[in-house]
Amino acid sequence: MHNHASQYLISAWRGEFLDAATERLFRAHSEPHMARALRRAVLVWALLVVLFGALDYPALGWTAEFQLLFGWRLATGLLLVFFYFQVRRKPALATSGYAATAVEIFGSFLFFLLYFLRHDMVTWVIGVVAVSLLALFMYIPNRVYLSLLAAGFIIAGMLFCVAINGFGIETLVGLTFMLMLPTVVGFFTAMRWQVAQRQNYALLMQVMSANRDLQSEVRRREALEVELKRQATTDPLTGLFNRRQYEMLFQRERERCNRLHQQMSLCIMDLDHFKRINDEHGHDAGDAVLRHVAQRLSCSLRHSDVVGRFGGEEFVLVLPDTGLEQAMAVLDRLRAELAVTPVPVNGQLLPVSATFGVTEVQEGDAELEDVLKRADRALYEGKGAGRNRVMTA
Ligand SMILES: Nc1nc2c(ncn2[C@@H]2O[C@H](COP(=O)(O)OP(=O)(O)OP(=O)(O)O)[C@@H](O)[C@H]2O)c(=O)[nH]1
Repeated sequence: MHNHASQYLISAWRGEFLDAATERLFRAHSEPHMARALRRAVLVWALLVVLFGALDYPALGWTAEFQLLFGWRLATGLLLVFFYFQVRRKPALATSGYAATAVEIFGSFLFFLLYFLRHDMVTWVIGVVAVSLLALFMYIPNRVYLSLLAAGFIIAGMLFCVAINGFGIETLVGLTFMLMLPTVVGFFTAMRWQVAQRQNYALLMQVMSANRDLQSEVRRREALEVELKRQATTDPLTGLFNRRQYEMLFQRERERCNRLHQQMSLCIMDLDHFKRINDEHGHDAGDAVLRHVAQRLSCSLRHSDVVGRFGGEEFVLVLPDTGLEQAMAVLDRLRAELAVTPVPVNGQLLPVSATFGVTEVQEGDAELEDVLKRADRALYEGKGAGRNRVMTA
């Protein structure tokens, strides 16, 4: 969705958003609230139409005039109840405004009828019309120009009734002024309300959009942080821990094993005749083999084991809570697995094997370097003894 300030410009004339799509969204947004308010207004209106009928009987008695008026009140009341249920079924009727306007115009005929049939209270009728005009704008939710249309119809109708009753131009002008007053007050109040609603909506949407932008920025930065951390701690080719990270993890595991009086082993693993793979199949094939072997190591070892790339075709394996014998068993299983499973590269299966130099971490080992040196010595012996084996030191 585009989200520019221009999208939320409000027409000074119509009091609605200039952008049709925004106006549609606003109406959909305010529909439940508007429909509820309209239903309430319609019910109150229906109640008043019928209740005021009680005043007709003492004045008119059981006459044809009373019956006509009563019938008309009943019809208007029933129309309003019908409209109430229509709005409940289809709340969009409240925001489009046309149906409410049609009901308002139909409802106004009761005033005209009253004017002719209740000679005893003509001035009252005009007073009620004036109040109703105000209510039309302020109590019945509608689009302000449609309310103005209904109000214009009511004023014209009233003037017509008064004119055919024989009143002169002075009365008509006076009545026009009198009915214009609530109309103008109602119009400007409703207009201000209509604009304020849209301004609130625009503000809400802008805040929500800013929030969404902020959230997506936070997510982007979180992902960036994870990625930066990954880059800082892993080897780009294999995804295994880099030297800095496995050194740190080695220290952490060593302290933990010391605390728990557990043994711990460390192994350097070196692929056999790796140079040949590079020479015969190219450097890319060599890279593919390294990635494949790294994945095998990660999958085969325990989650708590630390697998790092030592450099070139050498790997470091830190095995916490593992004594030398146990480590030898684990590594020999790994060695055998590697030796019998060739690596698929570019449609070819390349046999690989590796030599392992393993040692147990001793209390006297001051640094990781001491342990690595011992493991490297064992590895060197393994290479000398014909490769594809696990040697201890
Ligand atoms: N493709 C690839 N090759 C690498 C990488 N790092 C080191 N190498 C190569 O690995 C080979 C290691 O060769 P050597 O040290 O002679 O060891 P080797 O051929 O495995 O022989 P032994 O270890 O004695 O069995 C060299 O050719 C390096 O260029 C890498 O990241 N990618």
